[in-house]
Amino acid sequence: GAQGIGRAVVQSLMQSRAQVAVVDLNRSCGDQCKSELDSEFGADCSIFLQCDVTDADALTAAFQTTVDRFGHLDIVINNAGINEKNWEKTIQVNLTSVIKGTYLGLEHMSKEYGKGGGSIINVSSMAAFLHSPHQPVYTATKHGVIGFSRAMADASSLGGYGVRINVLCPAFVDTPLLLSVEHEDNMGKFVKFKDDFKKSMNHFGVLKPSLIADGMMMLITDDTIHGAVMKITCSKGIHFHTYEPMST
Ligand SMILES: NC(=O)C1=CN([C@@H]2O[C@H](COP(=O)(O)OP(=O)(O)OC[C@H]3O[C@@H](n4cnc5c(N)ncnc54)[C@H](O)[C@@H]3O)[C@@H](O)[C@H]2O)C=CC1
Ligand SMILES: CCCCCC(=O)/C=C/C=C\C/C=C\C/C=C\CCCC(=O)O
Repeated sequence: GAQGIGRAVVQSLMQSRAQVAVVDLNRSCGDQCKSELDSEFGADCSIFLQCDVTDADALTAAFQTTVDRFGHLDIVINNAGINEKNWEKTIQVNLTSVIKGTYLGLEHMSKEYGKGGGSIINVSSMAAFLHSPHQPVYTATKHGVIGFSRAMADASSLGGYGVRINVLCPAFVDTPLLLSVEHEDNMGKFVKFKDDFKKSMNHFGVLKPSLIADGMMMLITDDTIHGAVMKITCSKGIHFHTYEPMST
């Protein structure tokens, strides 16, 4: 992502000397991000790929271009997310593309395909734990991201893929997405519940994108974390959701 949480994560990755492909639909935002990165880190360390993640062929090509440019892939972050009136589009961006991005990540990193392993982080939301009447379909997609990622993490363990798969669930973060709650174009008829959403935001507080990047870096660098669901909130900071063990 070229803005919001994605932009903060790119900054942290590049400060840690990673080479990064920034994939985003928004060309002007991507060009601005790339020019900032070039000034700070040099032109060879990043590429911007304009791509709609719901276009499966374009996403496949973006992965291939990244591997062609940097030689291999170690980390995939499926971060694109929207909340909009068109609920089917919301599912395509927030869930279907996360699944596609995970499969493409596995094709390029899994030992199953003779690759060297890696790390995939799928971005969900605290909306998966504390739902809001303001965003039913968004909430459903964020539940879906958790279920899919946890099951894929088990598949990776059992299949010996060598790829860690984790989920990151931020509470409210100060990004352009948060401004969309005010707009009927984004929210459709649920915009009338915006006061409920804003009340919740005032109650729980709003996080800075840099804290989400810190959590992301923890998931990337700690190779003992696999199949985990990280939550980031104002009251508890970075912490992990605990699940009941499955009965046998
Ligand atoms: N901001 C918040 O309060 C929270 C955000 N999240 C999640 O974090 C992720 C990032 O969100 P933010 O940075 O806040 O949003 P943002 O709107 O600031 O950034 C999202 C980026 O995704 C890009 N994008 C949207 N649709 C796309 C598509 N079809 N193809 C490619 N790129 C596309 C946008 O151009 C934008 O640059 C999302 O998955 C969101 O659901 C989770 C919890 C809280
Ligand atoms: C318009 C869409 C923007 C949506 C961004 C998003 O995903 C926000 C969701 C945030 C949270 C869901 C609702 C409430 C939970 C917030 C914090 C809980 C903290 C609990 C605690 O322990 O303090």
